[in-house]
Amino acid sequence: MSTLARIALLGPGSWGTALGLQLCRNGHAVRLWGHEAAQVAAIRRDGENRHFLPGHPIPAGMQPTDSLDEALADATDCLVVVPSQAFRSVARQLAERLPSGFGVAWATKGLDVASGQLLHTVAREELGERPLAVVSGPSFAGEVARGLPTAVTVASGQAEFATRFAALLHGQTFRSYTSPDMVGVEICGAAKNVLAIATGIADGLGFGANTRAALITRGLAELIRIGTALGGRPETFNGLAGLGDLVLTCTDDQSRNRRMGLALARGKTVDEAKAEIGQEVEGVVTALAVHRLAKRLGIEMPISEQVYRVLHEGVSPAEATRALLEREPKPEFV
Ligand SMILES: NC(=O)c1ccc[n+]([C@@H]2O[C@H](COP(=O)([O-])OP(=O)(O)OC[C@H]3O[C@@H](n4cnc5c(N)ncnc54)[C@H](O)[C@@H]3O)[C@@H](O)[C@H]2O)c1
Ligand SMILES: O=P(O)(O)OC[C@H](O)CO
Repeated sequence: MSTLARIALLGPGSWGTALGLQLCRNGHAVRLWGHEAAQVAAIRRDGENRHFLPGHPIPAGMQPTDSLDEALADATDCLVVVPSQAFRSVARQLAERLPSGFGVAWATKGLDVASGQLLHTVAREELGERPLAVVSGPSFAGEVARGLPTAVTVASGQAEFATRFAALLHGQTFRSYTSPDMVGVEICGAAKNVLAIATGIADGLGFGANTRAALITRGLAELIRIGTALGGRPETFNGLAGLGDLVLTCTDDQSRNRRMGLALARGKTVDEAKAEIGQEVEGVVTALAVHRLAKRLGIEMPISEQVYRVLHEGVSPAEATRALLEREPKPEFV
């Protein structure tokens, strides 16, 4: 275990809270910052995060606060776990407060939809030169909270910083690997959410195991195409952040993205499905960002494209399926 740390953990959603529990298990002190005073007050009052991660008592080592200054006071480390669309504004708030050289890690999965940028590019723009790292991989918050064995990867351009964060999180039931490939890890974490919506739709429409396996495999091919074009390393796509997280989210109903697909197949609108799920569904906005990015890069991503059309152009799941199936035969590997 690394030397005990004081971690400012920004974002008291399900993943932020679960990572906080893991850090506390390792003996670290966590200040859990939320931007909504009422949410923070409810966590304090209930002694658990009843809305986002019910059934897991907040340990003494985790202090919720709605003051970012308080969260950062005396912090040795900073971990951001807000949704992707809040990432830039949180990074901006950090830039005003953190001394130069203070490293920032995040466990957010997604792209900045306004710019189409990967989050480490946003972080670099807002926070300047300093150690940066991203935590990603197949990891449902509920399972991490319950202490079920989980493995993630921590990617950073600075090996020492990746090692530091991996050590903070690493424990008996939580393995953290390190990687130098922020690009590959980030694009995988973002794009798999879109593909999980696709498998949710397929399963919701009553298609079988063959369809699901085909979507995962051809989805991985899409992920590799866009990831390689952006400069990701080939091995990343077969790793925890790539294939690992793709399989997890495409096959298990704990995934909110998969549940979004299931709800759409039942005839729900995107807004109705979001309300039903009641939490962030990153794949919705990521589908738009991936659509724009693929267009700009000239990359073919037929499954992701149909998910985009269902979510943002009002195409029905049945029509989107038809469009996919009507494509001309082609070589599997180009
Ligand atoms: N839940 C999981 O199992 C899981 C696992 C791995 C990665 N992630 C990723 O972690 C990120 C957060 O997801 P989550 O599951 O915790 O979401 P969530 O819906 O459970 O919670 C989101 C949290 O972000 C806060 N937030 C929203 N807008 C904000 C803003 N502008 N400024 C500050 N805070 C804001 C909300 O108040 C809430 O506490 C996402 O990118 C998600 O893909 C989630
Ligand atoms: O519930 P989802 O679909 O946002 O997935 C959560 C995590 O990203 C799984 O690794």
